[in-house]
Amino acid sequence: MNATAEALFVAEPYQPTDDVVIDCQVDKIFYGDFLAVRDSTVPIEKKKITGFIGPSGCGKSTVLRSLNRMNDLISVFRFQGSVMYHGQDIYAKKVDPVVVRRYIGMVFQQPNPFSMSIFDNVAFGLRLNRYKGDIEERVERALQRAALWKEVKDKLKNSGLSLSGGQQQRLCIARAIATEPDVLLMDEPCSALDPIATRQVEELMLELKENYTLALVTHNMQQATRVADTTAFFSVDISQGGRTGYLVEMGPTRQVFEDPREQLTKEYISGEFS
Ligand SMILES: Nc1ncnc2c1ncn2[C@@H]1O[C@H](COP(=O)(O)OP(=O)(O)OP(=O)(O)O)[C@@H](O)[C@H]1O
Repeated sequence: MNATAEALFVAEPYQPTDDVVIDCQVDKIFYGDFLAVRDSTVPIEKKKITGFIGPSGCGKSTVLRSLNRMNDLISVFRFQGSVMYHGQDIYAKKVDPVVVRRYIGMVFQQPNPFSMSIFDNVAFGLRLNRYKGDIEERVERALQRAALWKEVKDKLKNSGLSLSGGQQQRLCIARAIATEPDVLLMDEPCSALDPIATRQVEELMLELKENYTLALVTHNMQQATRVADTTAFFSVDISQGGRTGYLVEMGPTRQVFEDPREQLTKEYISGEFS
């Protein structure tokens, strides 16, 4: 693709086959004057795993974090476009981002349990939301769903920090699902884990999609092929002198990996650039 063609490139819109929970239309995302991402339409389908792949700096995390207004915490962040969650614009003036994050939870790259007991870690969001029901029951259910209950049920008072890296990440997942969100955003959740813990978290993702809608940023293309139903491939446009991320193509994971529509996707998947 020559520079002019690349500058004009906008991906063919992906036609979702299932209900769309989050319909994300990025026109432009800025950090200060820096145009970080442009022209990307990313529908997130119900009870599926949508994987975001692409080279470093192409805006995967920026787009993911835009889906629950996590980037609002960055003062220079500016979003132009719309993110419709079940038809409601989460960037509308009247919308409270804290409430958005109650429905659209997040799991980060580094397991980040709070310095408190395993139980209190999971109960944290429930208490924050002044949950009036049976907290013990909800904590147990979240730990069960995060496939951690058997390993921790006899040491719930121990510090969350006493767990292994893989257990800590599953604890963070339990914390994220305790408040029963609808969508879980995962930003490279396995990058700090060893292969065994990675496998456990991947299996967990596949179980979780029975109840939740997931979006996953991953650097690991094998991981995308193992877990993602749909894959969005982003790249970096350097034709205007900057480094602006954009969606190159999105589709069913198999099609994107085995029969990509775009040459750039082909080259990335075959390892010709990273
Ligand atoms: N807080 C910030 N302030 C300024 N620029 C930022 C900020 N966060 C990200 N960026 C820039 O936005 C662009 C996209 O970054 P982002 O982290 O979304 O990319 P990524 O594809 O997730 O990268 P990686 O795979 O390396 O994590 C990059 O050029 C990055 O330097």
